[in-house]
Amino acid sequence: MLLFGSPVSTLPVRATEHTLIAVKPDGVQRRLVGQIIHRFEQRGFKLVGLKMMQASEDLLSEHYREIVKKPFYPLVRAYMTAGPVIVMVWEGSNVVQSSRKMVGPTNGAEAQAGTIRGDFSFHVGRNVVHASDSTEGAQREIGLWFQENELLNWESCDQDWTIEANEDKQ
Ligand SMILES: Nc1ncnc2c1ncn2[C@@H]1O[C@H](COP(=O)(O)OP(=O)(O)OP(=O)(O)O)[C@@H](O)[C@H]1O
Repeated sequence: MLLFGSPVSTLPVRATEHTLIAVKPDGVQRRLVGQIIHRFEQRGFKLVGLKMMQASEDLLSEHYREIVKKPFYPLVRAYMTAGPVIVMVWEGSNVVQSSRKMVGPTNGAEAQAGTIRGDFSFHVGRNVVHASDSTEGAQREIGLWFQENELLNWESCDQDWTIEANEDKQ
């Protein structure tokens, strides 16, 4: 019986993508890192890179090169360099677009409950997370924040650490 009308095999198969997610200094200071990671794990995406770092002004102006000339950019620079950030690379089908939906609109005041910004932010200048906005942007940002050898290739990890219910009794 087909509950939803079409067999699973007709679902579109998308190539695996990567995206850059960052927990901004306010998210780190407010101890939201675990909850944010949990949402991406729960959705089924794979974490392939993670580190905590203090963003330099140069790295940040390269990362935000599209807004660096905007009048509010000095506020963004002060905010993003005020403390450490957690940067992560997540892998999965359609992860770029899905992550943007999970994060919600830029201004937390306009973000729906259930999105990360909708649940944890109400101010555009303290919006807790960053998510790449396109696959090309993601590739560029991942290259800025990570060295290639800092990213895990899950396919080369053939060890299955799942413990079966009766295994741990041995
Ligand atoms: N008017 C503003 N005043 C203060 N900060 C702003 C303003 N507009 C944007 N920002 C900050 O600059 C960041 C980058 O803006 P952008 O327009 O690229 O939004 P975004 O793509 O939703 O955010 P991000 O790139 O951080 O995921 C925003 O996340 C926000 O922190």
